[in-house]
Amino acid sequence: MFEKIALVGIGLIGSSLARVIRREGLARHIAIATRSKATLKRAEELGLGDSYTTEAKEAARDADLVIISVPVGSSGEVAAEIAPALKKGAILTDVGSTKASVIAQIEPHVPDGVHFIPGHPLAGTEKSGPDAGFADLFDNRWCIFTPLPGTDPEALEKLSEFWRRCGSNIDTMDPQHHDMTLAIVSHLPHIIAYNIVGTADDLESVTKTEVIKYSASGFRDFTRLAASDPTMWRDVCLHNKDAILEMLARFSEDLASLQRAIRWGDGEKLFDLFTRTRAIRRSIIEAGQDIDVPDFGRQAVEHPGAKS
Ligand SMILES: NC(=O)C1=CN([C@@H]2O[C@H](COP(=O)(O)OP(=O)(O)OC[C@H]3O[C@@H](n4cnc5c(N)ncnc54)[C@H](O)[C@@H]3O)[C@@H](O)[C@H]2O)C=CC1
Ligand SMILES: O=C(O)C(=O)Cc1ccc(O)cc1
Repeated sequence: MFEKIALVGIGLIGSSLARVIRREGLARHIAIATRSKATLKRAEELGLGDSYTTEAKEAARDADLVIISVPVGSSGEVAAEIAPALKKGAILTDVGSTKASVIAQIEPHVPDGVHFIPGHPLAGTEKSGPDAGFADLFDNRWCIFTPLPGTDPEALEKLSEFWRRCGSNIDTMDPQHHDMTLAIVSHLPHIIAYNIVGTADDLESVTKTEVIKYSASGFRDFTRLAASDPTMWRDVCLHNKDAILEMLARFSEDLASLQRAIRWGDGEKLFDLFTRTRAIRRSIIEAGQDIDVPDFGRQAVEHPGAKS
């Protein structure tokens, strides 16, 4: 599909892309750039690309497709660095979990003639780094684009076809709607997980050993999310601040209402809520959208491509 694809950032997402690009033969040359020498060395040991550099600009030079896969707070500095090297007609995209802030950071640096199309694959795990990636990560998952007004339809179709060949289904929406939607379905669950595990860790009446020894599977599910990369999630919180604060306000109100129902023994209210939420879970399963995440973890370890 492309002569040269440049991957800037080679962690969970960048390395999964490298693996699926190779498997599907989507580029003749995969150029890998990352800031840290140790990560770059590891990417080379894993054989993820065809060329390796710590200079993002070098990787981006002559590339037909450049994919920025770094924590969202670093999007602007990466865009500024690669901008002078981008060739006319190239497609520039990203995979960031927030969109309005990423657009604000990248757009000012995009040279005329370069097609900037913001994107977000809704696929991931709690793991990070080049060892964590696997080629199947994007299989049957959504990739959302938030195109800017005036986006070239041909470039959008080419990038859509690329993601389809990576296994994904495509949707488009405006960045504000993306950020609001993701705040409730992805960002809040992580924040709640960080909070509940932090609360358990701070308890004086229950020891850390007891938390570990007796953790029920519900708590364990939270610890998986709470093990997610601190830099990535710090950046998500800081760069989707308004939407997250709005959703947290709603969440706190609803939590207070639940608290009141428990205090006053309002069993009917509790039963009604728990019945409504069970239906949501069933709809997700019926839509084929449930994912056995522990399997994801195992795949990351067992996937032969990850070590080859
Ligand atoms: N982890 C997940 O489940 C998902 C993450 N995302 C988004 O994908 C992006 C990447 O996340 P992961 O791959 O999980 O992170 P990661 O921590 O596994 O990898 C990040 C990579 O970026 C590199 N990097 C950091 N700053 C850099 C800079 N200034 N210049 C060049 N390289 C730099 C790091 O060395 C590393 O290779 C983030 O924006 C995140 O929001 C999107 C979907 C899922
Ligand atoms: O590990 C999980 O359960 C995730 O939810 C992964 C994830 C994290 C961030 C994203 O923007 C998209 C997916």
